[in-house]
Amino acid sequence: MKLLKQILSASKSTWLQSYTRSYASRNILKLSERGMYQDMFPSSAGSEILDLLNRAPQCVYAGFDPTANSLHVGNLLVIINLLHWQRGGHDVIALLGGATGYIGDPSGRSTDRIALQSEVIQENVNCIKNNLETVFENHKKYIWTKDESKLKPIKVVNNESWYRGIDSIQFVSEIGRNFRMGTMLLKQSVQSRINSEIGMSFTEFAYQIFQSYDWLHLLKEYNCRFQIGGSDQMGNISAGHELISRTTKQNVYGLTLPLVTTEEGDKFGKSAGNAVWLDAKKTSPYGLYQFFIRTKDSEVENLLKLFTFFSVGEIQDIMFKHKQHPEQRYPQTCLADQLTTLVHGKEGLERAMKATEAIYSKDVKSLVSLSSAELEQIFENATVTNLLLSPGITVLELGMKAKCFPTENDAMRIIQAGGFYINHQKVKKIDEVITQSAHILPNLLSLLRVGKRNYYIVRWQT
Ligand SMILES: Nc1ncnc2c1ncn2[C@@H]1O[C@H](COP(=O)(O)OP(=O)(O)OP(=O)(O)O)[C@@H](O)[C@H]1O
Ligand SMILES: N[C@@H](Cc1ccc(O)cc1)C(=O)O
Repeated sequence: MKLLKQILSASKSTWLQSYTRSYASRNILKLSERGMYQDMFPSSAGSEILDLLNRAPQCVYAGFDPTANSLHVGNLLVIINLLHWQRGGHDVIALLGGATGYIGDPSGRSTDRIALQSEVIQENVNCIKNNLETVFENHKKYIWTKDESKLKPIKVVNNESWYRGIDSIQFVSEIGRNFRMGTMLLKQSVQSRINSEIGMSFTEFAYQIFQSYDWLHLLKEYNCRFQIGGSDQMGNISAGHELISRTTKQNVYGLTLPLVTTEEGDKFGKSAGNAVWLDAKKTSPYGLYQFFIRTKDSEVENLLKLFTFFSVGEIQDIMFKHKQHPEQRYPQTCLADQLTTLVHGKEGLERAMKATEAIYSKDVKSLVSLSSAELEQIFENATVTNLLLSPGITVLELGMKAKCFPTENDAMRIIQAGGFYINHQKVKKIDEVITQSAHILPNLLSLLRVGKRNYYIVRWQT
C-alpha cells in the first residue's frame, strides 16, 4: 500500500493556501445559462458544488494529450472554461499528457491510435504548453480589463513527472485493484470498440486508470476537486470519481462541455483531420479570423455565449444590432475579433485584418506589407510558380508561364477583354513588358488574378 499511502499523505502545496482575495462571482455553474455545460458528475451535486464555489476558491484541472503539435478550436472551448474559473478567482491546472500520450485515449475513436515516438510526444508537449501559455497571457493582456494581479497564474503540469518514478507492479497491484472490470467494460469508449471487428488493445482499455490516477494525484497535491473536459471525457471522469471515492473520503466533481462540431456534426479533433489550429504556422491568424467570420447567423449567438467573455446582456445588444443590419455581420466580427486576439494577440488580429484587406480591398498597397508566407497563406488555393525575371518578358508570356490560361488564344482574349490583373491592377496590353518597379512587389512576388477569384502567385528569382 506504499504508493497509495504516499499519495494520500502528500502535503498540500502552498500556492493553494493563499485564499485571501475575494471575487465578485465565483459561481462557475452560472455559465450554464450560456450553454457551457453538457453534464455534471455526480448529476445530483449541483447545490453541493454551488456551496463549495461560494465558500472558497476551488481548484480545477483539464488535460490535453500531446497527439498533435498544436491545440485546436475544439480544445479552445475547454481553455475558455478554464479562463472563466481563473476570472472567478479559482486555481487552474492545465495537465499535459506526456505519459497518457503514449497510451492513447480511446474516447470517441473507432480504431486504436498509432503509437507515437517519444521525440514526437516531447515536441508536441512543448508546442501545446506554448499554446496554453500564449492564450492565458493574451487573455490577461488584452481581454481581462480588471486588475491584472487578481488573476492567479495557471499551473501547467505534465503527468510524465509522476509516472516516471512509479513501479509498474506496484501500480497495477495497488491502483488497478480499485477498478472493477464490469464498470470499465461498460464505458461508452470501450463498448463502441470492443464489439467492433478491430476490437481494442489492452493499452487503450487501461487508459481510464491513468486519467483517474492523475486526478487522485492532483487532489492530493493541490486539493483539486474539479475536472472539466469535452463531453467525450465523461467515462474517464466518472472512473476518476470512483477511484477517489474508494480511496479517500473526499468528494470530487466533473463538468463536461459540449463538443464543438463541423457542420456535418463531426467532432473537431486533433487527429480527426479537420482541425482549425491555434498554432499560427498551421492555421494563420487570418484563417482563424475567417473561420469565425464565416459562422452562420443561426449559430453565432450560441458561439458568442460559449467562446467569448461578453456578458449575456452585451450579447443581446450585439444580436439586436445584428437584426437592424444583418448584412454587416456584426456578431461574427465581434466573435472573430475577440478570439483572434485571444489566440494570436493584438498583433495577430492586425495581421488578420491586413490579410482581409489584401483580399477584399483590391488595392496594391494592401499587398506591399505582406511577407511571402503570408501571401501564400492568404491565397492558399493559388497556384505558385517560381520564375526567373528574364529581361523583356511580356504580360502574355507571364500569364502563360504562371499557368493562368490553358492556351495562348484564351490568354489573348481574356487579357484584352480586361479579365487579367497583376497585383490588383488590370493589365490589358498583352505585349507590355514586365518590370520590377511596375509589376513586382518589394517581397519579389506578383499576385496574378484571372476573372474574379482565380489567383496565381509568382515567386521571382532575380
Ligand atoms: N471538438 C471539441 N469540442 C469540445 N471539446 C473538445 C473538442 N475536441 C477536444 N476537446 C476536449 O479537449 C480536451 C483535450 O482533448 P485532447 O487533447 O485529447 O484533444 P482531441 O482533439 O480530442 O485529440 P484527439 O483528436 O487526438 O482525440 C478534452 O477535454 C477533450 O474532450
Ligand atoms: N483524456 C483526455 C486528456 C487528458 C489526459 C490526462 C488527464 O488526466 C486528463 C485528460 C483527452 O484525450 O482528451
